[in-house]
Amino acid sequence: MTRTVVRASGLTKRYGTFTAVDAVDFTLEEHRIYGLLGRNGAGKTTIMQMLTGQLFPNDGELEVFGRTPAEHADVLRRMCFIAESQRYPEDFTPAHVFTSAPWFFENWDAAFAEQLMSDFRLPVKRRIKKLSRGQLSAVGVIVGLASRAELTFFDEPYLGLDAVARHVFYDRLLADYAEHPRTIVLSTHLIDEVSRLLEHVILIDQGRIILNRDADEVRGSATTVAGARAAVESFVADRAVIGQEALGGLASVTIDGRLDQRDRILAAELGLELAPVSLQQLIVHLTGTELDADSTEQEVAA
Ligand SMILES: Nc1ncnc2c1ncn2[C@@H]1O[C@H](COP(=O)(O)OP(=O)(O)OP(=O)(O)O)[C@@H](O)[C@H]1O
Repeated sequence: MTRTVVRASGLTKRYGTFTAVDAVDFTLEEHRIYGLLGRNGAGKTTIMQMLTGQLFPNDGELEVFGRTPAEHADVLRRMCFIAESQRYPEDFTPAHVFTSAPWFFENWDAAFAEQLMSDFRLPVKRRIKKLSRGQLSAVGVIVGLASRAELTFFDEPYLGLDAVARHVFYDRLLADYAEHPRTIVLSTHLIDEVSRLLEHVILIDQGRIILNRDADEVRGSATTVAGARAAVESFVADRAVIGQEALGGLASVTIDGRLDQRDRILAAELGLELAPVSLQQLIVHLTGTELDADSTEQEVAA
């Protein structure tokens, strides 16, 4: 039986009169990889900060390993949070960070950390303040992986990491997770890149959860139908439309829900093209039409 690691109910965080996280309910189960996704300012970091005891909720119930995180040091010791711009003491080198890590993380694997330093080609004796942006991110990624914490949060961990380094991260994460299952929460804008890693998706928009589903169910849960405008309109007439574009006599409409064999035959008869919608495209449809900067870069690069 799977164990519930996090239980949040009506969880709310306000900054003055602004509600950053608005009465969200969710659970995180053990041994799963979650994607905590959403546009800039959606509330992802705020949620992770409440889960890791760095922020107090204004309202709602929150249990991590069965307890309130902010009040229990033993709960905090079972977690690792890697922030987007992780800070370290001024004069530290990466070697200092990795030597002190076992004090904070009881499952720390020094040999694995050593391997990762070489994979990321990290100059471990160089002062942290002299490292490049990507090298600094690599330090955080190594701590997050080698800590093997039961509950690990990566909050947009790879600012500045190049494509090769990001794929090293994904590969090592998957391989190590297979050998040492734990609960991992990944918050990122590079959704297509991490899509294959995710087992469950929680999508936040303006402080609320708008999708909380198994990643396999989400993948292929929407389809884009393209072709002659009149044919597309007749095909989608009774379906849930989540996005549409039209150009002259042509139209492309994204619909929610799976298509069965009869739908596919009908589409073929109408001369329509059907294409599965990627996780990233679906999220763009669900949270608005504007892409944020990272997604745009990725689409342009693809
Ligand atoms: N200390 C604060 N005071 C006031 N508002 C804040 C504070 N911290 C965060 N916010 C606001 O709360 C909202 C949620 O912020 P949060 O950092 O959780 O978003 P996010 O989903 O992690 O965004 P991003 O993807 O850009 O990192 C934002 O609108 C942000 O401006």
